[in-house]
Amino acid sequence: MSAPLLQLNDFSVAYREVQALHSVDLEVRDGEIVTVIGPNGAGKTTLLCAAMGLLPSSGKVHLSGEHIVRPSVEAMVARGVGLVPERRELFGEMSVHDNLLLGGFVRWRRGQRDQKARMEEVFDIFPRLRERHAQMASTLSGGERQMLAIGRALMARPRLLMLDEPSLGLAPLIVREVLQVVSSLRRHGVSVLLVEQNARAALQVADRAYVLEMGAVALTGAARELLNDRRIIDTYLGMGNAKAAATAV
Ligand SMILES: Nc1ncnc2c1ncn2[C@@H]1O[C@H](COP(=O)(O)OP(=O)(O)OP(=O)(O)O)[C@@H](O)[C@H]1O
Repeated sequence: MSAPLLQLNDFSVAYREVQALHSVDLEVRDGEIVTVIGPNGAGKTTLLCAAMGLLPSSGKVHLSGEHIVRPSVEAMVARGVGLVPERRELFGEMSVHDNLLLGGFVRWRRGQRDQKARMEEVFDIFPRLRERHAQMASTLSGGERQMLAIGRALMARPRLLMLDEPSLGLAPLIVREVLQVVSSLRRHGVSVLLVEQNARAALQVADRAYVLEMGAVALTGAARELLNDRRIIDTYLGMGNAKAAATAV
């Protein structure tokens, strides 16, 4: 079997005296949608930021079997990893088109034709962005902004996309729409590491899941199985029963 796309071993992060992640082992294989769920403050955002090289960490990071000795944003981007942060961080006074172009900046050497082709692919994934290509990002709806943030990250042609709470602040129907697109990304050769507070929605689109509690992996397994796990139902899925939880998005 080939090496996982992303493999974290004994991965730990501290903010001065606060130990935010304790010896996490996690992997994402080619073509997988993997979700990390857990309560507020469990360390989910920290995990993504540190895996992206935005925060210092200890432990081992491998990408497709290559040991990344000192993870940095440059090293991760160069190896095909992208991050869509929780705040989306769009340029509000720029159009959808120009926000997308900025996302393709890391590939600028390949020229305009490559950018155009890539933008067409993003528009095929998010037809709404094609319709709104000339509109200012600040005037988009919440769901459209999230699509633009993901689309912008896709412009760099990542192999692995890390998404921090894409459902944040969105109405349930829009969450469904956005996560459906996320789950379709594997058809475009993109694997996903998805951090979510919306455990039910995340487990419905993911292949596998990790439950993070107080900075450590409390449970891991196939997403379908976790949807039916009594501890997950009681703690993260609210009232609904297992059958309702297992209904596909
Ligand atoms: N810059 C920082 N300085 C000190 N402590 C921090 C910092 N950022 C996060 N923490 C702490 O690290 C722990 C993990 O935070 P993190 O934001 O990663 O959790 P989370 O699971 O993403 O939470 P949420 O779902 O609320 O976004 C928390 O105890 C938090 O208070």
